[in-house]
Amino acid sequence: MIFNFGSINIDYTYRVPYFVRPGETLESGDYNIGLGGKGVNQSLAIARAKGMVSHWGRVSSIDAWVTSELESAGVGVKDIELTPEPSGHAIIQIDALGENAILLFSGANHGFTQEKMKALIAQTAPGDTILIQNECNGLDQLIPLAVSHGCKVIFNPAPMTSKVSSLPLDQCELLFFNRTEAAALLEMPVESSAADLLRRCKESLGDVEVVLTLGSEGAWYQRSSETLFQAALKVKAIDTTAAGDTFVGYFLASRQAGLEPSQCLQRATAAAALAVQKHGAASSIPMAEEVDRLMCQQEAL
Ligand SMILES: OC[C@H]1O[C@H](O)[C@H](O)[C@@H]1O
Repeated sequence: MIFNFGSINIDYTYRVPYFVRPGETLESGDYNIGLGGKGVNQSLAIARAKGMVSHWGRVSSIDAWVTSELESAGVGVKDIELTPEPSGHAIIQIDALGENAILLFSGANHGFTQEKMKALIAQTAPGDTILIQNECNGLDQLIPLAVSHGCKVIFNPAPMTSKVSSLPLDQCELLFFNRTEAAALLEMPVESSAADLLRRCKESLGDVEVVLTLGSEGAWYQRSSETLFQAALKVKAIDTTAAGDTFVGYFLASRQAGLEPSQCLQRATAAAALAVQKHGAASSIPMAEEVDRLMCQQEAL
């Protein structure tokens, strides 16, 4: 079981010709309201990949439908708290190239108390896996608590903020970064090569496993002296929202099923390629059968 301490957002997505500029009023001809949040997207991706996941989160009681939707997708929901505060939400612009720009309101995602975090960790057993992104509060308390309880911490520091560098990252088992996140954390230029970013990761984080995702280029995996690369599939992206979350969820479900890192990379890459061809966040995450079909087609090429 993966315990995912993760955000729950309501996403308001607007398609625009380009991202709105300072002082400008820009009209969008198309919008959609859907389920999102890096936490929820990753829980759904794990469940759709046939992994076992329980979500730890907070959402407004007005949005209680979220728990039913997660439960029917196979995500454990007993530790989702319904709150009087408003839900987290995101205003997402999707431009003509399918890229996104996201404005985030944390809402209930930032209401975790120390007592609540202790109670969540108390129900785990040593060796359990805890997945974390950077959209909930209290990570400076949760990560040390989880580590001292003997849990394996998997961290996707997205979105990257200045507080991430003060977290005990070297105590995590596995980190997922994209290029921007890795460069910010390692204080390197964003144009740095993957090789340089990975070398610096090893210097500052020792033997922590790292997955570096590079969007349409592909993804790297590094563990001690082992380094693997998986090229991305060539597809036409219409909406990249949640592609990274899909990648993380599929990678982790595959790892939970005992696949080798190279196979986890392959499956996660195929899932992300499908996600970018659909609109939305949670709604764009493919089912395992679609991913398996695409992988068979790729093998046949
Ligand atoms: O990674 C995509 C997610 O980022 C923001 O958290 C949005 O809610 C969106 O669903």
